[in-house]
Amino acid sequence: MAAAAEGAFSFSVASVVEDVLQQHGNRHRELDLESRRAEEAASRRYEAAGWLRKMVGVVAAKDLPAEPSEEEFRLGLRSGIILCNVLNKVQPGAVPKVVESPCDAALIPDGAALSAFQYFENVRNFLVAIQELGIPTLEASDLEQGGKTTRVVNSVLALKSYCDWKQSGGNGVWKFGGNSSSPSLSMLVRAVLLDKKPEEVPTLVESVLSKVVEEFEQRISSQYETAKPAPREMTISHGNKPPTKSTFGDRKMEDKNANTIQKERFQKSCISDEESKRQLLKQKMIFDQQQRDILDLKNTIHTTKAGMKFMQMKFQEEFHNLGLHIHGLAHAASGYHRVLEENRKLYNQVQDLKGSIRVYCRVRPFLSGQPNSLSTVDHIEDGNITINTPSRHGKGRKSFCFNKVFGPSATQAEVFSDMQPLVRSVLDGYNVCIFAYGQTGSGKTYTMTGPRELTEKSRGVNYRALGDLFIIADQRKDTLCYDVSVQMIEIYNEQVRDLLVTDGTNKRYPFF
Ligand SMILES: Nc1ncnc2c1ncn2[C@@H]1O[C@H](COP(=O)(O)OP(=O)(O)OP(=O)(O)O)[C@@H](O)[C@H]1O
Repeated sequence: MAAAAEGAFSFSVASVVEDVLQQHGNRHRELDLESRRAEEAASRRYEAAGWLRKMVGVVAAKDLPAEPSEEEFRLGLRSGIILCNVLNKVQPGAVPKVVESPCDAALIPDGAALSAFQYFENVRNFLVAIQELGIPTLEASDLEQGGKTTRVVNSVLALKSYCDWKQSGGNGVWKFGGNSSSPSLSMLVRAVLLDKKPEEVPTLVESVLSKVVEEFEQRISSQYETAKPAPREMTISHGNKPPTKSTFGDRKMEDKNANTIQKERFQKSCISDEESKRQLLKQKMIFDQQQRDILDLKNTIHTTKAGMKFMQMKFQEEFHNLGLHIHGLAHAASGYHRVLEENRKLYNQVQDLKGSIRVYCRVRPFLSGQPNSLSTVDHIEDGNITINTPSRHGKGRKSFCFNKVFGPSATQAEVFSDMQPLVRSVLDGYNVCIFAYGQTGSGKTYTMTGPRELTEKSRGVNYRALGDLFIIADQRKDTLCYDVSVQMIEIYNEQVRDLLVTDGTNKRYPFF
């Protein structure tokens, strides 16, 4: 069959949905499907009756109430008059001759038997005509007592659908789009939603849809399994309704009608299946995309983790290198201190070699008012000074040797430069003593302290030595801490006098 050749499914989405809803309904026993089914059938019957009344007018449809019971519906249509007249309006000339009631309907009570001729002719003509139009047909017995009113309703609504199609300017071949399962599907949906609150609907729909997809996939896979060995045996059917037996004429008509319905169902099923396939394909694409995204994210996390590990490793390496560097610096610093210590020792050894007692001679200049000719200094040369001395036998000379002789032009800075290395030895633990010796007015105070009006340039050895000690102590403050104290005494006539007493007393120490 064509369906098999096209690889179509032997079931429709609607049937799957119906089954799922049915199962759902079975799980929820409180649903009263029978009453829903009756309600739905009544609704469709009212729709069919309303349309027929509209088509033939209220007067002609006086035997057909707007909302008829099944019995009223059947009685209203059993003469075939309304059906034929409506059909002629939809398709002019479809029933060439409609046999009207011979007497006023008002005189005949409802349900009264009409003539067999009327009954047979009208209904038969109607059936033939709608069959030619491809409209789902009914059986003449459906209009008899105990007949299937549902089938009559279906035919009328199909005719209505055909009419609508024509009025909307329908071209080509009209295909009946109705589905006998629709009412039950619609009912099932209603029944399922009946006792649900609005907020429960999305969850319910989601659950039903996922079950539909699941069911659909199961059926597809099982269909493929069964279709493989004998694809030609695939049949297109909906429902489990077996072919019914009937008379030769009816059977032919029914076969044709059944074919038409099946074709229509098949087409609709194909469309639905195509739609489902597209949906599934789309979902699969989304799923695949999400899988790729997840994979990308995993890769990113993996890369980030690797990067973090690398950075951590680098950091540890840097930290280790820094530690080594600091260790090296500490080692160098301790080496530096050792070298510095060594330097000091060497320096002080040099001072010792120069001699622990040094004697310098300084000749002060003439004071203002003193004649230059009175100088006794003959000449000064390095560490020697020659003095002119008076004698009985004429002038004499005497030479004296010192570590160094500073002449009248020697500055305070030049004098101190020779003391400075010894002063610095004090900070390395050496004892140093510097004192001036000479007669009154020879310049001891000037050399050791400076003149009365003290300036930076004229400062003497004491100020310069203290200044130098504080500078060096400051340079070494990170490694050494020095305490500096000063004492000034005067030794005069075998008496030691403290020169820094501030309480006015003249403190004297016994000379020892
Ligand atoms: N090198 C010098 N240059 C200029 N003036 C000097 C120099 N040496 C000493 N004088 C001056 O000579 C004078 C006497 O000097 P100073 O008072 O220092 O002598 P002194 O040895 O301390 O005396 P005394 O023992 O009496 O205290 C002071 O006026 C001082 O300014």
